[in-house]
Amino acid sequence: MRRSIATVCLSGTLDDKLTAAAAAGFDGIELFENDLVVSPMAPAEVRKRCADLGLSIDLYQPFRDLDSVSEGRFRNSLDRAERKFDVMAALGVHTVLVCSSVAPDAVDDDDLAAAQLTALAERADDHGMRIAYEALAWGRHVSTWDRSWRIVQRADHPALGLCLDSFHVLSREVSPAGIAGITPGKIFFLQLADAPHLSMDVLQWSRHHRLFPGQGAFDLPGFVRLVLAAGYRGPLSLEVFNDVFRQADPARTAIDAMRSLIALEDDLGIRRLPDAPELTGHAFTEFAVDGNSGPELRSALRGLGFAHTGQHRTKPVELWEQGTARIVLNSAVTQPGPAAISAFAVTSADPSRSLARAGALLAPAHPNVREPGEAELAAITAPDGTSVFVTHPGDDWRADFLPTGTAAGPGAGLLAVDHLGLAQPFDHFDEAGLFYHSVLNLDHLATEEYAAPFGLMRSRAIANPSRTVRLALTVALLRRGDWAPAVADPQHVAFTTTDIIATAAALTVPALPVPDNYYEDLAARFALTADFVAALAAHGILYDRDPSGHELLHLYTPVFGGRVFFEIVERRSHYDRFGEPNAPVRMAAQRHRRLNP
Ligand SMILES: O=C(O)c1ccc(O)c(O)c1
Ligand SMILES: [Mg+2]
Repeated sequence: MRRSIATVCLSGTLDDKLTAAAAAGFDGIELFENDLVVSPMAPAEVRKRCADLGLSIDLYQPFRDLDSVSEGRFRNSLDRAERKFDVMAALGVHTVLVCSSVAPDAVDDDDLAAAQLTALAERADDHGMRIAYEALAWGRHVSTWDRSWRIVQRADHPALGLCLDSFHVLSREVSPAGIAGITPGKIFFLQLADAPHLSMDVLQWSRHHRLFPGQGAFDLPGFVRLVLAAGYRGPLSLEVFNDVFRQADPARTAIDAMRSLIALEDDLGIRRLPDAPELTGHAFTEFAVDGNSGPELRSALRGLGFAHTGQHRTKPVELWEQGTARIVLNSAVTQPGPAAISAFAVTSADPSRSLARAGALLAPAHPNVREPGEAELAAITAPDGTSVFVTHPGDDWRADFLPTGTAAGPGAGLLAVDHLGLAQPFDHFDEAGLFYHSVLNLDHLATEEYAAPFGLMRSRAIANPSRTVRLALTVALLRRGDWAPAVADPQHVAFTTTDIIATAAALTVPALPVPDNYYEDLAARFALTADFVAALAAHGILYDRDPSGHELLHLYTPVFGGRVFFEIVERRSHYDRFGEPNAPVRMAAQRHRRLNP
């Protein structure tokens, strides 16, 4: 199907938006009136510019407060419409959007709405144009798709049909199921937007929080299936009002947008991508280190029971191991700022298929600088700039490392990587969720928000079905002023153990001190025995329990090298989260530690 994007989704001038949409591979646009009004290009020039870029103009929008109004106002609107039909002719666009009236004095009368829309449709028809009528979720009287459809049926004019917008349909309680029964040919246009579930005024929800399909909580595939069942074959067109996207680089937003449509078409079976092979685990995690952070991280790893087992043949890169957990310290990558996770590697049942899928989903390929004879490791670049390597479990990338002679011993009983905590840049949080889900098939387990010392944080748990690859994506909900540290939340690697008390006793790196107040509260919240709480407190171990009674025991280290810390977790039975309620305790303790080293 053709893919379109509304100009309102993208930042910049009309020219910026058209360039970005074309570069991302869109076939067409919905042209917002405001974008035309502020453009120095005459309508005919816009038409030519679009044609040169390979873009069609699929919809002109919108007309507001046109239906269900007094006779006098309606006359004025018809005059205005005539002028707009001339503009549309010059633009070469044939469909115009009419949103249901929001005027406080709009009349609650389907017959009046149908009569006025018919009068407009007749005028449109004279110009070879069509009217797509859309029920805004906050329309004064017409606010649901079924009512807009009743009015269109009543009007019964060939130049009048529906515009269905997934946001307006799915934000309301009226079931969308009946959409499949709409007369074929009567859905003139389809607008797609996702959104998170929010309890708020629907207009504010729509104007500020829409997301691209797959980034929110709506069932977009289910919705589009209903529209296709009604015979719709027009463009899949994104119409996303979002405060972040309005400010972000349009070239990048357009790619994110296109990725959402490709993934949606894959879900719908309209287009088949190479399917996502099962990921099987974390292979290694790489930190970029410098002269200051390198020594700090080395001593932290040693204190956690890791051994420096390998030295890269050609690069200043060290391999540290314990159990199947592998950390790579790379002094060759230059990364602005202090040490951070510069790359991570996951194992895949079929890396080349994983990478083919990533390419089909417009994931940027990471330029791999490889010396002759070195293992071939392919990577993609995640939205936050982290390189994500995808390797086969049997791949011997470790052959690139010469043994140091030190073998990995039992250490402190750390067995594997449990998860990576990746603090995300504010502008790319939603993009990252869609990226990891569509490209690597990591499911969205939950999103939580909590108040932390430096502001509200949002944390999204994602994982593969077998839970051998887990990521915690975090973001500060707002970035204002310069009081909060530049690194609001450091990145971290969490390791598993089956006996955290024994592991804690074996560590020679100090666990982050946890205040007594925390344990006092913990005992009260979970009705824990004094002995158990004392055992936790003795080692700085935090605790969480989910509603089914599954437990997490975990401890943190202080921050090393400015923006990295480690975590040790013991999951008891099927605890599936990250102990998010304890994150503010950890952040306060890390701050305390930084000020009182
Ligand atoms: O928020 C609005 O005004 C608005 C305008 C046009 C649309 O198609 C829409 O879904 C919302
Ligand atoms: Mg709309």
